[in-house]
Amino acid sequence: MSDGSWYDADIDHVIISEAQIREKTAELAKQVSVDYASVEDGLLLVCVLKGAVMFMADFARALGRHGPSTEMEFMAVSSYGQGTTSSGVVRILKDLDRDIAGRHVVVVEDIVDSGLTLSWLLKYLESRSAASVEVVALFRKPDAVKVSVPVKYVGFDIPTEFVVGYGLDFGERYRELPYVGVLKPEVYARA
Ligand SMILES: O=P(O)(O)OC[C@H]1O[C@H](OP(=O)(O)OP(=O)(O)O)[C@H](O)[C@@H]1O
Ligand SMILES: Nc1nc2[nH]cnc2c(=O)[nH]1
Ligand SMILES: [Mg+2]
Repeated sequence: MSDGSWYDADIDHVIISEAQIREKTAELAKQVSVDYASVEDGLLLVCVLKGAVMFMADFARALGRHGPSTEMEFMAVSSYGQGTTSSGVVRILKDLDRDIAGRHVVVVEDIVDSGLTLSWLLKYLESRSAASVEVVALFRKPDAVKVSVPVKYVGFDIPTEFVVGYGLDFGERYRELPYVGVLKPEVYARA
């Protein structure tokens, strides 16, 4: 946090640094590339907007160094709205543009917290007859293990705290932070 960016003043502490994210993303891409090396028609990456936007961009580029080839699809779903707890209702704000039947799909997600978003999404994608569906999630919180969401590739297990940065927002802000951190209490008091 020494570069003096405007947002550093709102951050209480950093949980995962920019360098750690970069390193882990390369590692995850390597694993996925090995596991899907024999897929003939390439991988279909499904990014869960908006939170996963940064991870999708970096993960896809890292995967591009190894293969297999990828195509990108974007879905937007939301269950947190403006707050810090899940509403329990997953809403599709933007659906897939294409048919995914017979395709090998990897869902690219930023965080698995309650697991609600993913468990809903996996059922949805399976109902669209993908050949296979796996998940790569950069962050996972302990509550996620209480619901049965199979996440094959996990970057970091982090504590049960509301975090922002690297795509993750509070009231739509802080997504552009290059690291992931916890906001100071006064930021919530101000909101
Ligand atoms: O495991 P869960 O408890 O369901 O939480 C995880 C989801 O919450 C966030 O999305 P959010 O609903 O905030 O939408 P956003 O990505 O547009 O910010 C995050 O990006 C995940 O998709
Ligand atoms: N910004 C943000 N969104 C979330 N969605 C689920 N958990 C979180 C979190 O810790 N931070
Ligand atoms: Mg959000």
